Amino acid sequence: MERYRFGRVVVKVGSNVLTRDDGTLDTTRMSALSDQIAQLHRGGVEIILVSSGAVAAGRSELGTERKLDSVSARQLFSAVGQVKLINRYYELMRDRGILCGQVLTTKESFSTRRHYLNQQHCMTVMLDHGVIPIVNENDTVSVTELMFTDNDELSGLIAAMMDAEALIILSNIDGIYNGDPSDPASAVIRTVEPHRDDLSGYIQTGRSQFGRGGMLTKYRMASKVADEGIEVTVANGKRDGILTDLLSPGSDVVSTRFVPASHSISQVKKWIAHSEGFAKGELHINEGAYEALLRPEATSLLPVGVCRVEGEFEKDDIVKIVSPDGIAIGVGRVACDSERARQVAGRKGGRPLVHYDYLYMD
Ligand SMILES: Nc1ncnc2c1ncn2[C@@H]1O[C@H](COP(=O)(O)OP(=O)(O)O)[C@@H](O)[C@H]1O
Ligand SMILES: N[C@@H](CCC(=O)OP(=O)(O)O)C(=O)O
Repeated sequence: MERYRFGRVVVKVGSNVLTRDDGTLDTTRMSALSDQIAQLHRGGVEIILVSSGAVAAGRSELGTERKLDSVSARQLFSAVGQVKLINRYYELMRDRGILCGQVLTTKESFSTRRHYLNQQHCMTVMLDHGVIPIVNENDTVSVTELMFTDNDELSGLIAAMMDAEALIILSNIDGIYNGDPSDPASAVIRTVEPHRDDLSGYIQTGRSQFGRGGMLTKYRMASKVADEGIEVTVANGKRDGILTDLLSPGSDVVSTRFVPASHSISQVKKWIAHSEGFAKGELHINEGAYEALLRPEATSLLPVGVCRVEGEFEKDDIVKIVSPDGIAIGVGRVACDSERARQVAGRKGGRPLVHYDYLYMD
């Protein structure tokens, strides 16, 4: 049996990888990816697949003759396209002797700890039974502000939630280039060290034909996830054997690899780290608390360090921590509701408003 570099990996496949130039579903590519997934599965690697492509698959099926607003189009295309996509995966994997199952999710399902744990349990039980979870956003109900930025964001959340050792983001490009990818003078940046390299200046804002988020969201998410101790690689999903090559020991395939931070953070902190979008309120802190929280030692946020409380929240909700100059510098799970927080803000003594174990600083 072949040995691979990791035991549990999240693989995200972008719409562009699964779509031909004419917009139709590239079933040859899906078949090639299924071959590799089956090989890795047999080699003992647990794989969670986050697959885009529902909207693109539905659009090519239905065509775009009637004028539709963007929300209706997304709902209609994804409703049809997701069935097509998952059916195809199901058949391809079954032909290779493995079972897959569908997990459709929404941003809301990550916002409360209970829903989060339910999802985690679902995917754990699937993996325990040798079933490959194929995850996508439920585009039929996630519209406008309820949407993830894109499936790159979703895949980062899933990697953190499932305690994966690695996240592989497959796009239609070899990695992140140090300039315009169409300029022959640009080259792929092979490794990104935590807290040392800032690549945002290199990234063009344009997106590829069928993608949603673009390279900038991939880069931001990848940096954050690597900081949580998970290796992230951006690679070309259209290259033959990409997954098996990337996961083989001593792999040197062209890609951008985000070196994971050497420390790993707790599961609950990983959830909190990805929860900024679900914050129900804000705790504005004073200079003393700001300095204390930036120190490397484990420090909780005490009532005395809070000068203003914004928003209405319940105990255990997620709140943003805002610096004296108005910048959100972290997120945490708050130990009391907003009414109580307002009563105790600025007072000496008392229990922390956000305990260190539930505090994540950017
Ligand atoms: N510096 C860069 N390096 C690589 N790709 C870049 C860069 N700047 C912008 N891009 C664009 O990002 C695209 C990939 O993002 P996206 O369209 O979201 O794909 P996906 O559908 O795989 O999520 C590439 O096709 C490329 O055009
Ligand atoms: N949930 C959408 C995917 C949206 C998305 O993030 O696409 P992409 O940027 O290609 O990964 C779909 O299945 O069409």
